[in-house]
Amino acid sequence: MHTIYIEEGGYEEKTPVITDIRFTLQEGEIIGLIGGNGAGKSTTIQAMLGTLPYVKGEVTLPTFGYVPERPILYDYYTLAEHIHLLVQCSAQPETVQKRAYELASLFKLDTHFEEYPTTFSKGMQQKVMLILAFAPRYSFYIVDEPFMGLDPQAIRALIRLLIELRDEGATILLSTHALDTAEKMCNRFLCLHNGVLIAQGSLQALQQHRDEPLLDIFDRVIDEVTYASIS
Ligand SMILES: Nc1ncnc2c1ncn2[C@@H]1O[C@H](COP(=O)(O)OP(=O)(O)OP(=O)(O)O)[C@@H](O)[C@H]1O
Repeated sequence: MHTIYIEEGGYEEKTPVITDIRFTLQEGEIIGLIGGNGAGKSTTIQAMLGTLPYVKGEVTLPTFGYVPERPILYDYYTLAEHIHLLVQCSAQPETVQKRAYELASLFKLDTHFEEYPTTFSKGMQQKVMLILAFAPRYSFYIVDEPFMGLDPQAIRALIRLLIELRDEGATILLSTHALDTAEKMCNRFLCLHNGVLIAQGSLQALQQHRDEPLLDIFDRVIDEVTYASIS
């Protein structure tokens, strides 16, 4: 289990955008990080990655796989060369290479190895990031908006992949606006609003016997904190 505590964090010390973010990460679970635009999801992830300019708190994590919100690709490397670079940096090159090629086949990129990912469509570029993040086996993954731009078959393949990794014991932090999908696959949720964690727990715990979908829960907890702050 890992405990994350971000007392405050942001892009400059005098104006923190996230405060008092505290949660645990358990083995074998998918945790949904949800919140509206500007709620602080990416900022929280950056604090965990160690790339946020200002962080006060405690964030210690094991080595992890990371799918960024926007693809990060090399201009002059083909897909095969991107995979080769990953394999070269790996402690288990043969296993990683085999799995990368299996994932390329799963995401239907196996006829594009000699092409340059910077010329790929948005969804294809996202698939490259998924291949590179999931080819090595980690105990922990941070996955930021992974469904964006993917076609329905790829979304289904990714959901199955994440569930399979979770069932093998991995911990996955999944930031997403796809609440219908998150509702079906996440064990717990972290609900962010205005840089604050306004609720967290399993779907059942957050529903409070109301049998609401996740979107309604989210609207309700925002109303509750808004009402509490003005009354
Ligand atoms: N590079 C930056 N410099 C200054 N402020 C930033 C920067 N990036 C984000 N912010 C601010 O931090 C706050 C939280 O933004 P963040 O990107 O974490 O939200 P988000 O929940 O990931 O939103 P979205 O769903 O739109 O991706 C917002 O007020 C945003 O304007």
